[in-house]
Amino acid sequence: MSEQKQTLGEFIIKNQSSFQYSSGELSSLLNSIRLAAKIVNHEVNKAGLVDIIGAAGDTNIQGEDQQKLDVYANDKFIQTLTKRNIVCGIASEEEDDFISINSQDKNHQNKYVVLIDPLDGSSNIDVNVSVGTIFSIYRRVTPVGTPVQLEDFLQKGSEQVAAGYVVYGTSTMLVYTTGHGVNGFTLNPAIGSFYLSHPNMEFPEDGNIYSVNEGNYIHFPQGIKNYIKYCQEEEGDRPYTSRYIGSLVSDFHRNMIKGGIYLYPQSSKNPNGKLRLLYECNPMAFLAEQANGKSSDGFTRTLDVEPTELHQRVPFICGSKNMVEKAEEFMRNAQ
Ligand SMILES: O=P(O)(O)OC[C@H]1O[C@](O)(COP(=O)(O)O)[C@@H](O)[C@@H]1O
Ligand SMILES: [Mg+2]
Ligand SMILES: [Mg+2]
Repeated sequence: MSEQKQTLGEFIIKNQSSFQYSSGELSSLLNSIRLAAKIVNHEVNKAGLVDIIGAAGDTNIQGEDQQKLDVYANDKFIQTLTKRNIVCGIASEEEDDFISINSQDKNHQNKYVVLIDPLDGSSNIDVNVSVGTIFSIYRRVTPVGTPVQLEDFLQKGSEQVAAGYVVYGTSTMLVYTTGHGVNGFTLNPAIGSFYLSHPNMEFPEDGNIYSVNEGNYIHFPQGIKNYIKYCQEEEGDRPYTSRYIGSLVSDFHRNMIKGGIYLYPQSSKNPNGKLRLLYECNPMAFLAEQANGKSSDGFTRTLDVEPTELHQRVPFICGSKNMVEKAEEFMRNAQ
């Protein structure tokens, strides 16, 4: 029974001592994210019944139509983190600019900034397909007690102190890392607690699932086209199976459990790809590497990419180590 398993709250406290700067602040921050996830989960689960599906009527800075659930999730995460006075700044897919959380107040000693994709897989909200939330946490680089700056957010992914996602699927899970492996917790809705259901999650080094929107095939770079053809050839353990949910979190989660590769490459339509470096690719790349997987833009390790803008996009290849290396080989050979 789940009650015998460790709860997320217990796990966070128990593992607090493994944090380099352990002061309890990161634990409280993770607990706030846990709370916000439960609040959003409650709304997601009854999406068809309440007025939470459909477009909100505005577009975000990426020019995308914001869905009502995008806005709801954004508000709930920002409110929960702000109310608990646990961070000095927040950046979100749904906010044009970063938000300073009374960081100019001398008494405000919080040292963490959070970057979030409040609702990932927005195109799946109305059709009852699993969606998610993604978060990434950094220590600020500017002095505590001074106004938070853009440079506190534009840090390389390798500087993350924690990252994770929530997947609102057949069950709701919160999966995260603080740089000591990846652990997954499943929400028991009857009790309202997350329980450690997937300790030490790891990508199999090899897999037979590839996830890419093949509708964009003709626009892909030759290297990616060659890799997709390789996945489809009758040879050895191929052809691989094509699975594409259209929610990054859900495709990543499945591939981490079963072995597989997710690709959102650049294309003639999206020269830098579609996914955002800071609150989609970096957190998933940190998780992937902590779970013995790999991630790059085809050439450069995602976590080594130097950020220049809050909402910048990058090509993204992520998953089982040997599969990502094979895709990178095709990219190099096609140069
Ligand atoms: O519909 P496409 O072009 O294949 O894009 C799907 C991808 O875009 C995303 O929906 C982008 O994320 P958001 O929904 O947070 O904007 C990913 O979750 C998903 O993998
Ligand atoms: Mg997203
Ligand atoms: Mg989103």
